Amino acid sequence: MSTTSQESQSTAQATGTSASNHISAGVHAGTADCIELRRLHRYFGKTHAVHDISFSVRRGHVFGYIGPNGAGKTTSMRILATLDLPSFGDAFVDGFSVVNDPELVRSRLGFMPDSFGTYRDVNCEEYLDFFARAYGLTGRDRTRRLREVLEFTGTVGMKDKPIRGLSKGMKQRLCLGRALVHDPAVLILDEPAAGLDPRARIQLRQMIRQLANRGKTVLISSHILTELAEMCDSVGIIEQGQLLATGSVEDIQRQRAQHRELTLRVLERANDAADLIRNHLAEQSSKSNGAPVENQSSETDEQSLPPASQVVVDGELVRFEFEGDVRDQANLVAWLIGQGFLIAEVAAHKKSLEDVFLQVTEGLVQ
Ligand SMILES: Nc1ncnc2c1ncn2[C@@H]1O[C@H](COP(=O)(O)OP(=O)(O)OP(=O)(O)O)[C@@H](O)[C@H]1O
Repeated sequence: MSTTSQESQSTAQATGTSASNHISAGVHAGTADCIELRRLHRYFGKTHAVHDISFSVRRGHVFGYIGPNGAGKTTSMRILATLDLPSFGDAFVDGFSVVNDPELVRSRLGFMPDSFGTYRDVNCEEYLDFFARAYGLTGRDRTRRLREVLEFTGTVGMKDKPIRGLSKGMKQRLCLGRALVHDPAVLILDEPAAGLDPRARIQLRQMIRQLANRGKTVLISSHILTELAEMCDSVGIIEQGQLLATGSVEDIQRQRAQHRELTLRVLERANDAADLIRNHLAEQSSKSNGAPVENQSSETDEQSLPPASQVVVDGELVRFEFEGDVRDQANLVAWLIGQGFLIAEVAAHKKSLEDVFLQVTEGLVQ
């Protein structure tokens, strides 16, 4: 079997190689949190690839690790997979430290890197067999496990096919099979959906949910929040090495999307209505900040207010972001009508997940 030196090193590191390191499938140390990052830091010179990140993932949950290019996802995942060491802090897999017990971590963890190694001259079965042996599986156990993995990943029909002839989707399935071959408790999947067509993405989602239902804990990264939203129990949004938000997608959406965008169609004097709304929102904002309105100039008001209070007029349409629930919204409209404005239409838009993601991150790169 020909391998690149990097792959060989990764294989050795990721598997713990020797048969004596093989721990029986799915052994759990019994901690409720199967993955934990504790004040993790990783610096490359001046680049803070990972800066003080802490979060944990409960056993059997799927955690989505989401961030733009260069956010620090791969760096954190490589540390979890014991392919790199933290500058400070620690991370735990099934209760074991990546710093102090890397071999115990490797036996409990399957890692799917974001790029597939160059194993051109082997077929799928040989590829999985190589990893099964590296994890210390022998005899009937190995044969059974290979069959299970080929069946689960839907690659039985491809087992004799050389890897160089596989489509991207099939390669991803095989790579997932490689991560599963020793039946680990934890799976770390670095952008497994990248480059897949829509059907393959759906199938991958289904496989990941099935794995979680079988008790596996999964950490999966992506650039795209919507891609992970459906399959994840919770997510973490990372940018420039820092964790900006964590929780269930609904929680993050609720926290961040309280600002709904309102569009009012005001017949006549739309600019006057906009001024009134601007003042009203400034007053609300000052009340919640505890500062008296009269001490602020209108220019300062505009600049110091959060973007939620920017009011835009477009002909009869007055558009602004509004913090409040539907009752507050109804009260605002009633109040404007009370001020003599003719409100012909009201439209409210809740922020989409993509909007929330853009609101949380700033698109910064380092
Ligand atoms: N070995 C390294 N040496 C120097 N800098 C590195 C190294 N590995 C990563 N970095 C830097 O650390 C930062 C985080 O990179 P990382 O690959 O973890 O991000 P990512 O979120 O996985 O990005 P992508 O989605 O593009 O894969 C980047 O600025 C990157 O250039």
